[in-house]
Amino acid sequence: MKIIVIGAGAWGTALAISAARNTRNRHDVTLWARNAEAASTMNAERVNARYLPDCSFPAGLTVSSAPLRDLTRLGEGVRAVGLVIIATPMAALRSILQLVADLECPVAWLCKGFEAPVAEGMGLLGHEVQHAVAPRLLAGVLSGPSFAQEVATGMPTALVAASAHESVRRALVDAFHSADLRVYANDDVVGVEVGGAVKNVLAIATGLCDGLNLGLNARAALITRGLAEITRLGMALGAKAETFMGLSGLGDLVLTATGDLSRNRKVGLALAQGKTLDQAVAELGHVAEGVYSARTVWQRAASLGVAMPITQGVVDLLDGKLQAHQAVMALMGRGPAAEVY
Ligand SMILES: NC(=O)C1=CN([C@@H]2O[C@H](COP(=O)(O)OP(=O)(O)OC[C@H]3O[C@@H](n4cnc5c(N)ncnc54)[C@H](O)[C@@H]3O)[C@@H](O)[C@H]2O)C=CC1
Ligand SMILES: O=C(CO)COP(=O)(O)O
Repeated sequence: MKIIVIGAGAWGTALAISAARNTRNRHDVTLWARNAEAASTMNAERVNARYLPDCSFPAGLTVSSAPLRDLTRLGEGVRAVGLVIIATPMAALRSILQLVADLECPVAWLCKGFEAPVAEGMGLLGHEVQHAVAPRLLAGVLSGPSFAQEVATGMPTALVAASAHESVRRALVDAFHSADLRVYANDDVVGVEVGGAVKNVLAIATGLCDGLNLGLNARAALITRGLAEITRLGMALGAKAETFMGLSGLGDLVLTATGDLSRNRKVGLALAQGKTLDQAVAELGHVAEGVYSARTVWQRAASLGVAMPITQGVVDLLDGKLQAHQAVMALMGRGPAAEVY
C-alpha cells in the first residue's frame, strides 16, 4: 500500500517507521514534513534527529516537503494512494482536512484532543471537524496507548482503528498491524476520540498529584474517577460505555497518567515544582494536547450537564485561578457521593 503520513513530529515519524518496517504487508511510506530543510536532512541522515533521534529509517520510508497543495494532486492518483494519515497536533487538523477533502482513499488522523473553540462556538472533536469541512471523506481515527518512542523501536503495542467505514478500519489494520503492533478495529469513533482527548487532561492531574507526592492511593483514585469522567462525557456525546474499558479509554488513561514518557504528565509534574504553565510547555518541545483541550472538555461537559470535577480542577489550575494545593483541597473537600459513572 502507498501511505502518506502528514506531519513529521514524534508520532507521525514513529508510525511511518513502523509501517515501512511492516513485514506482514509491504508498504511504500511517504512522511510529509512542512519544513523543506528538515525533510531533506531527514532523507539524507535517515533519522528524525529532533523528534526520534535513536530510530533510524527503514528502506521504504521517504520524507517529502512538496507544497501542501500537491497533496490534492497526489489525490488525483488516488488508486496509487491507499491511505493518508494526518499526524499533526489537533490545532492543524482542520486546515489539513480542508486540503484532503476531495481524496477518495481512506484518511485517518492521530490527533488526541478537542479543537480550540472558533469564535463563540465550542471546541470540536476530530470527527466533528471532519463532518464540517470534509464530509465526503472516508475518515477514521487511530488511537490507543502508544508512546512514539516505543512504537518506533518495535516494542509491543496495541492500537485501535475507529471508523464508521469498514474500508477505513481495514486500511488502518492492513497498514499498521504487524509483528509488534496489534491494531483492533472499532466503530465507536466518538468513544475512541473522547478517550484519547480527555485522558490528556487527566494525565496533567496525575502528574501534579505525583509531583506533589500525594501518594499512590491518590493516583489510583484520580485514574479511577477520571475514567468515570471520561465515560460520563463520552456517553453524553453518544459513545458506547464499553469503549471506555478498551484501549482508548482505560488503556490510554493508565499509560498517559502513569508513564513518564507522557508530555501531559510532564506538564503536571512541572506545575507541581512551581513552574509556570508557559515554562512547562516551553520545556517540552512537543505538543501536550491536554493544555489546549482542558477548557473545551469542561465547557462541553458543562453544556451537557456532566459533572467533571477533576477536569474542572485542571482548568482552574491552568487558568491560574487555583494553586495546586487549592485544587487538591477543592476536590477532597466535596461532600460524600455514591460511586456512579
Ligand atoms: N507522541 C506520541 O507518543 C503520541 C502522540 N499522539 C498525538 O499525535 C498528535 C501529534 O503528536 P506528536 O507527533 O507527538 O507531536 P510533536 O510535538 O512531536 O510534533 C508535532 C509535529 O506536527 C507538525 N505540524 C504542526 N502543525 C502542522 C501543520 N499545519 N502541517 C504539518 N505539520 C504540522 C510539527 O512541525 C511537528 O513536526 C497529537 O495530537 C498527540 O496527542 C498520539 C499518540 C502518541
Ligand atoms: O497519547 C499518548 C500515549 O498514548 C502520548 O501522550 P502524551 O501526549 O501525554 O505524551
